[in-house]
Amino acid sequence: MTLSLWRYSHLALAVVSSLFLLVASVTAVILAVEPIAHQTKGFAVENLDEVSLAESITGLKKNYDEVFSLEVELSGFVKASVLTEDFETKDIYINPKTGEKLGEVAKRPEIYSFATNLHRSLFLKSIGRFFVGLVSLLLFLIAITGIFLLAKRQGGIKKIFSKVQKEYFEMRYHVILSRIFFIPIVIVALTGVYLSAEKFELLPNTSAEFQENIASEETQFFENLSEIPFFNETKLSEIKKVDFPFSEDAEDYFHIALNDREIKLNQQTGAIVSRAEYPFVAIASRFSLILHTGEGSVLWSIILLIASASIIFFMYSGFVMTLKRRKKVVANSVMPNKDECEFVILVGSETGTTFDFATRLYNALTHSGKQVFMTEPNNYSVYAEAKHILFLTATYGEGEAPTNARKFEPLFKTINQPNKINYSVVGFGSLEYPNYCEFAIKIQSLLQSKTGFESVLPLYKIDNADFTDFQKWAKKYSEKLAIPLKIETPKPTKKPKLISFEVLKRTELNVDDTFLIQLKPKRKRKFTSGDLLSVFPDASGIARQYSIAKMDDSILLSIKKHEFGKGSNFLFGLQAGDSLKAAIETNPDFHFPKKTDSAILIANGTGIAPFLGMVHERKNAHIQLLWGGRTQNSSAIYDSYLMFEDFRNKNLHVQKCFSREASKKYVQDLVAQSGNKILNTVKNNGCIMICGSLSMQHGVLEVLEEILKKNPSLSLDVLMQKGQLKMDCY
Ligand SMILES: Cc1cc2nc3c(=O)[nH]c(=O)nc-3n(C[C@H](O)[C@H](O)[C@H](O)COP(=O)(O)O)c2cc1C
Repeated sequence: MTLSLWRYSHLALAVVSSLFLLVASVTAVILAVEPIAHQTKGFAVENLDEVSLAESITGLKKNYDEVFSLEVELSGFVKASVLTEDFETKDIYINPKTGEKLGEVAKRPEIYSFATNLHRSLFLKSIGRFFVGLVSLLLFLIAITGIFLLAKRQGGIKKIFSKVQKEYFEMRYHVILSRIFFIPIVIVALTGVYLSAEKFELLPNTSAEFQENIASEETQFFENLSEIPFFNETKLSEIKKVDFPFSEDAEDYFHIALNDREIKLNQQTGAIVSRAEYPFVAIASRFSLILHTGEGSVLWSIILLIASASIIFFMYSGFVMTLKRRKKVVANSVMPNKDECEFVILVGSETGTTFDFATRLYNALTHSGKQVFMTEPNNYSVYAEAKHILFLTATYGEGEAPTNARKFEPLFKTINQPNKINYSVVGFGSLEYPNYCEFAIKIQSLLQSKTGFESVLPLYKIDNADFTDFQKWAKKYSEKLAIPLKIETPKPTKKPKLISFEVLKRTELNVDDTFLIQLKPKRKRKFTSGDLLSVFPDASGIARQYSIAKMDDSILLSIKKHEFGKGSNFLFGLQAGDSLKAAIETNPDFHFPKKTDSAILIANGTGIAPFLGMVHERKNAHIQLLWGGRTQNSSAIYDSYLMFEDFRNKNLHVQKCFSREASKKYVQDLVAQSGNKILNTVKNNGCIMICGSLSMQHGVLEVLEEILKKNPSLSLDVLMQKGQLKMDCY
């Protein structure tokens, strides 16, 4: 089944059941609190398997004139219904060894009774019960379609627990929580269906049938109940409930419900006069009730509570995700006439991210005075005035088209454009998938093969919706077409927490206009190398981020000063002793793995910064640091740090190369030379980390791909899934 079919089934089921599901989930959250609150009363008795029924009966008889029943709750509380000295019938919790009262059974709080009625039948009696049963079934189907959707999304059932891509909050947590709560939700849904089926008598009879007169002929009379062998041999852990005889008449029996059977017992002879084994359905019903309500287990009640709350979150996040997807499609409907536009942007997108980029491009072209039409590839048609086509597309499944681009290929083959078309394809994908940007590659060759279509730029691939990379492409495109394009920067989603830093030192510029700056947080802060420092150089609120090297309790940044770079000029303007406010953002995807003590660190230019911190923090690790710069002098500002670490750690090996001097090498050449070392590191669960420019990253990945081919079980995506390949490039 295709991704979209799973998605539509999942969505349709959720919409149909949403209102009932919301009521059921909210009431389930309330009801899950009940067993937890109950347990906190503290009347649970430990070691019920060491207390005999005889002890409890004796204790009760000693303390009360009359005893009507004794019940052992799943919570471990022992409850008795007794007649007190004041001739009052009371339900009390007792100490089963002595029969003494521990506390009174309180009336069930109104909120739980209300929630139970609403949860079970929506106050609609049988019709309500039917709907609740149906909603439980729908919940089960939603969970199943959801898990298939998740498997598709993650690239296969085996990858369900692999890393979740960087997505917006609702989508990310919809994925993360669905993995955690799938099993509890399936249990709740199935037990809900079972309990409803039971109420509608769709299951075989659950009541126990007694076999009468099974007592033997030999009879012995007992003066004292405590002498009856059954009472002595049976422990409270085996008991559910004991109903005491109303009179001393021999025909009035003890009615005892045990965990697996019920018996009637003669109070004078102690003989079991009849017995009934519970049918399997009755045991299954009890088990379903326990699983569905959490009764008797605080831990399971807490899991049920969180799982029920997570259903409410799934409804909210699913709604937001659908809305986001719809918004992108709606945006298409306010386009100018397609036959009046010189530029056509085709957007292949499943979850909407590519639409965000396309809309920025659309706005930039429109601001430059161009007539632009943006649409989905499935709507491809003849464009009377079009001279430029920009195809921005994501890739899904195993290199497949997103749903809104599936029909493009046949359409494209049959439709001819009246004008010569200059095109550019931008692929949005993720290196975590084996077929990186595969659909964009297909589109590039499809367009290439058509007469009248001319490529203005080579295919450009963007990993993980990297905005900076997109801006680079836009710059190239703008230069090629000589159109000024100002791509709007995305607004930061949440305001980061600013903290004060003191500048400890700042170097002068080196030959590459690069400098180092060392900052110390004025208050103690937790951070590590690879985290990011967000600096806000002006009032726009737009952050400039720099990768952090942790040097004991201070931060070292390596920054290239750009002529008009706001962040770099702001930081270069600071002197030792100055203060600034900035925010530390944790970046766990680029931390040196805690459990690894070997790594290959690959960087060019200022990308070395986090690695300086990592070698400092992990002074005993086996590290090969490969660094590429322009000239020998480029590395001078880092040398004192590297020499110091080299001196401290005999397992650190630093290799440098220079692209403008001597043998003119790039860091990818060093990577190629280190093939065996890389394979060994990976084999020994070591890690490869890359930091620096995107073009260096692309080059290094190509070389790495070649190296990994020597071991058929390895590939870039396998390493990424295992957290053995980490990248932070810009
Ligand atoms: C289920 C799923 C499958 C994916 N498959 C691939 C793939 O095969 N190759 C690839 O490069 N990217 C793949 N990706 C990554 C997306 O193409 C990438 O995140 C893209 O930016 C999403 O764009 P969109 O939000 O516009 O759909 C996949 C993502 C998901 C969720």
